Amino acid sequence: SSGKVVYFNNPMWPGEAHSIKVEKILYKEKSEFQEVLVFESLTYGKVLVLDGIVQLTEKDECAYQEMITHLPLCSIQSPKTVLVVGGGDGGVLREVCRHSSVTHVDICEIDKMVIDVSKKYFPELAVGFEDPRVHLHVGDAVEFLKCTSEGKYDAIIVDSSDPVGPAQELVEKPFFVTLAKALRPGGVLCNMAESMWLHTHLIQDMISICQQTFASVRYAWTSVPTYPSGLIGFILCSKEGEPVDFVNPINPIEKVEGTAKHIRELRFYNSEMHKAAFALPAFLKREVKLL
Ligand SMILES: NCCCN[C@H]1CC[C@@H](N)CC1
Repeated sequence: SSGKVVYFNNPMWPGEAHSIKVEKILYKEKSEFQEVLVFESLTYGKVLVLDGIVQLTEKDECAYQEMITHLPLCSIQSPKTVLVVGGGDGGVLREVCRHSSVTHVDICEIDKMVIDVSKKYFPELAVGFEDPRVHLHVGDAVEFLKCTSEGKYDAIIVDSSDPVGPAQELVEKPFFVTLAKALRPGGVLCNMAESMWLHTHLIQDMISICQQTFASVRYAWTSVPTYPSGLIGFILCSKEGEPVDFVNPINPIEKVEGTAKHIRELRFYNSEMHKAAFALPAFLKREVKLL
């Protein structure tokens, strides 16, 4: 009901809760996998919540979608084929489609309700599904990748929810091995990688798995006020082949910005934010062994 404050507390962040004032609940149903909630907030626009965890708000989704997409795609010369794992809200697709070099995008989202709800309540994100280059696959990405030909993709973006539900297996080693197989030599992977304030053990585990599976591994992060601890991290990996220098983008934003007229201008990403994203605090460098 309007005015109710919605608390999201979760074993992923014990002892803390995050609340956003609810003006009006717009949608609340259980899908085959999770509870899907959409509400109008007082100050963050519409909000998408899955199993009580904020996935995005209209106000700050730009930071996450733009950074998780352009950190990898601006790090390689003219990416052509891209796979998005998860991302059923369409925001990452919107960002991928800014790159005129991209000719084919596959997206594998397990929960069709997320796609349908985004098309109805978040048209600014679901616009990503309208691009003719985009091919939607509704299903489990673990299965999808098992049937993917070797070296198919220049870039893979894993836009997952937290590993406490449908996304649990997306942080396990077998999945990373299939991701590496699906990338072409010199291809890049970018995974959502939680919070340096809350999850350094999980981050360390993911980085260790990636260091066994890829040629180079980097950690980057960005500010997202409505995520727990107010930030979110990304793990970027490149497969052996021409070495990828993630910190100095070779596919600069100006080129990216000049395309896809029908999509709104970038709100968060630029080359300075790209470089800054890889600067890590002292405690993280100590707690997480990065090459
Ligand atoms: N495309 C929507 C973002 C999904 N990713 C999230 C990152 C971490 C959050 N705790 C939950 C959602």
